[in-house]
Amino acid sequence: MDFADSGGLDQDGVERVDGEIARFEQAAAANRELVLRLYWAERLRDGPPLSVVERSACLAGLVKADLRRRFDLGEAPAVWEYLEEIPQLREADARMLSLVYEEFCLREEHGDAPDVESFCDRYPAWKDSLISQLGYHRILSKAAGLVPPKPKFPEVGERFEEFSLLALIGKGGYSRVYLSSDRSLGGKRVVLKISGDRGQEAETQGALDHPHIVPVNSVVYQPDRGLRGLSMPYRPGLPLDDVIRRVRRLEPRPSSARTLWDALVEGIEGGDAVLDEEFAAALRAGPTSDGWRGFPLRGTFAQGAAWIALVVARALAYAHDRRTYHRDVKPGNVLLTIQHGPQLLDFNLAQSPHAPREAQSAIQGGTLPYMAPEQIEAFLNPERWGSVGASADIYSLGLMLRELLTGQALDVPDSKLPPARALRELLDRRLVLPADVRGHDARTPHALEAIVRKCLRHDPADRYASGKDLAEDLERFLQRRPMVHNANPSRSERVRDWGVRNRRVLAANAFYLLVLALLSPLVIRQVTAMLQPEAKRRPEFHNAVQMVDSGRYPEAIALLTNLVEEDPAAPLYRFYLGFAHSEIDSRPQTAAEIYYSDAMKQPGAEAELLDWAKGNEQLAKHLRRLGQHFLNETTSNKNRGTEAGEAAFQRAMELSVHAFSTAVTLDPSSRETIYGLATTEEFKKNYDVAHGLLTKMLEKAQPSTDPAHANDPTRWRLQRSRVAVMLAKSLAGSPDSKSMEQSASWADKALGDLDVCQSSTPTFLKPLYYGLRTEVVLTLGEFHLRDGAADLLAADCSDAKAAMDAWFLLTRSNGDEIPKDVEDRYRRRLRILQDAAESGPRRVRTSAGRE
Ligand SMILES: Nc1ncnc2c1ncn2[C@@H]1O[C@H](COP(=O)(O)OP(=O)(O)OP(=O)(O)O)[C@@H](O)[C@H]1O
Repeated sequence: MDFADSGGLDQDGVERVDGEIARFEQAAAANRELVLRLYWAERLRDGPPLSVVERSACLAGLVKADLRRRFDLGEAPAVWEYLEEIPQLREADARMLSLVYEEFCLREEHGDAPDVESFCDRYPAWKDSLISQLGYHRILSKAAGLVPPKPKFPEVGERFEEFSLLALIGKGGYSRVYLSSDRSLGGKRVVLKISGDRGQEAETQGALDHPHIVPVNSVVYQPDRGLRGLSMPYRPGLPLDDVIRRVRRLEPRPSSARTLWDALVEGIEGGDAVLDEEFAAALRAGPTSDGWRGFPLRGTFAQGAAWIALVVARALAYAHDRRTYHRDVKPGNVLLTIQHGPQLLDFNLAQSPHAPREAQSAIQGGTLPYMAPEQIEAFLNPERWGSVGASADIYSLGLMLRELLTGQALDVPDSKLPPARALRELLDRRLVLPADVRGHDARTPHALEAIVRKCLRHDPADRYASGKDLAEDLERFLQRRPMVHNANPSRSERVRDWGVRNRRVLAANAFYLLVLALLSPLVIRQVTAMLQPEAKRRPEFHNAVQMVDSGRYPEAIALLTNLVEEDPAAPLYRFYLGFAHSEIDSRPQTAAEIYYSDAMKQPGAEAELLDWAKGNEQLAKHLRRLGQHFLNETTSNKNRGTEAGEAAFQRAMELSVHAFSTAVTLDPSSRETIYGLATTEEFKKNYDVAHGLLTKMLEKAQPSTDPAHANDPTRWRLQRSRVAVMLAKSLAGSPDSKSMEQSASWADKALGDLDVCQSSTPTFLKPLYYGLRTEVVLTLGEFHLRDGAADLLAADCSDAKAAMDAWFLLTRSNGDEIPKDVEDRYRRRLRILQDAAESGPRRVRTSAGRE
């Protein structure tokens, strides 16, 4: 059984349900006429009892198995038919989406690809979620190379309004790109991109006018076929993903920028691109046209790659200035053209203020391997789409540059995983910075790796603010000048760049330099040393680091304070001052906080810190302890009601997340660090991120022989249950049906975790356990009340009552207080449910309009 269906079940439950499904499949294999409705009724009557959660998981699993079986038999059943025949299926509300989605996939697999809109209309209660799920479907299909459903496209040779379709030159998931002749322009050769008439591509791309964005000439429609054609100038070339593959075939470790051009030429000559004499001549002439201006043909491969990224960054800068965000930047959407250089394509998913209102939220998507963390999160929580802006494009461009430099795209999760799980797994992977460019090829300059790193920061606020800033640093990298928004962590590279920039000065003064060098090698060393302003060259700093590492904090502070006075811009001194202060200082607005946040404000701070980490195994530990220190600050903050208190809370929280996540980057296997990060994410109300982190820890958890850690997995599981129920509650506030469904599924998961902990929770954690159980069961009860599930509601009431009594009793017997208003509030919630259960729950309308 898959993850989506296992929500709320413990391992035993999963096994029981799997066993039930296997038995059904056997019975169905022996009897093709088997009717699920009858089988289920018999199973309930004669089989061993199932828990509430198991029962709904089991029924959903059987329906799924039956759907598959009947499709194989040539039937085409629909989920709504099952709903009518087996009303209990409604109890499996949280699993309905997965079932309906299964039906969609089966129809598609059996050659009956339904029209998404009318298919979703058949399931009004789940329509919103379904549309979004089919969004995942499209993305996952793309990522897995599957062929998604397509409209019926015209054939080559046909006419499409005033265009004659001459040849097919590109295929996407939802479109076909044809070389065409435009009769209204005297047969001029153009490109016509035909797709289903959805989204805002025409308006968005049409409003942009940039030399590296393919312009739109005109748009034509065929409403009866639901098709739209976008006419664009023909710019023959090769998509960058193809070029990247060819580069590595030509040279596994490319050294020259020329290889990029050679790969393009090879691809065009070996392909079936239609080239008239003008293009053929341009191909022979090499990268000399305007579109290739600045391409470092004689430069290194890294410079060539940086130049392509620079051109795309400039195109994005232009779009970002107009509040247009591409949202699908990837090598496949950059066309390396013969005459116009790199061209950014495919604004099919872009978000733009130029599109008409109704089209603005039409298509939300992206391509899995290239999506920024916030874009992945938006699929899990649609409210986050608003945060998918310029920084998400920067992230994707960072991944594209990384792929150019390494020849490898990032892996995506197994395409067989259910979409939500695949997205969550991908999100987890994004916590570890994938900026390991020099690990693939140590010839890549440090500066360029630092640029990739900054693009790929997890927090959008830590990335380049816009395409403009990124372009500025890339340009400076190519000119061997110091970057403005980032720093090159390599001293020797900086010295070399300085030398190259000042070659003339050096040449003019070669004689004097030679004399100086002969006189004293020391002088040369001094000159070189003057070019390296950072802490690494100071013996005092190395001493101070040793002091911090060995716990001599006051001595370290004295030494580091002097160093900061001498060089206030050097971030490493401040980081270490932060570490040392955090160990001895516990005042609310601590020196640690001031030093750490000041350190981060220095340009290039992060790159220096990461560079310094290479020889310093202790650094991850210091960062973790500092993260913990900030976390303690937030938990002990007594002034949260006030404005200043709240600001202090937020500040410490941000610093904590930053310190923990940098520590995770340096040491991804430290459970203590991941746990700290999960706690801060929970504080920040990023419950789904916290849930992902805790899941990761639980997956890796080993039984510990150390009694101090024996209860760790139970504590983590309880915490995971808490964040799941918090998420359920936060989503329950939202009126749309998709959020409600997600909410119920999170509450189910929370309950599943509690079920697992039932027997393993040690006495001292029991009050926490029962407190959580009370909350979870009441929350579930509220769903069941809403959905009119009377028997479930009655079970919830008795579970909640037992848990609540145990909670209050155990807490008091431990000598702790439960405030009166808290107790009253819980009792009130329970009473409402009990009253409803006794009088038979009213059938209340859900937000989705279900009865
Ligand atoms: N103006 C053009 N000139 C030459 N070739 C083009 C042009 N536009 C597109 N192409 C070719 O068509 C391919 C697909 O184009 P594009 O990425 O816009 O569509 P798609 O992948 O079908 O998009 P979608 O993701 O919207 O379905 C390109 O990779 C390129 O090879």
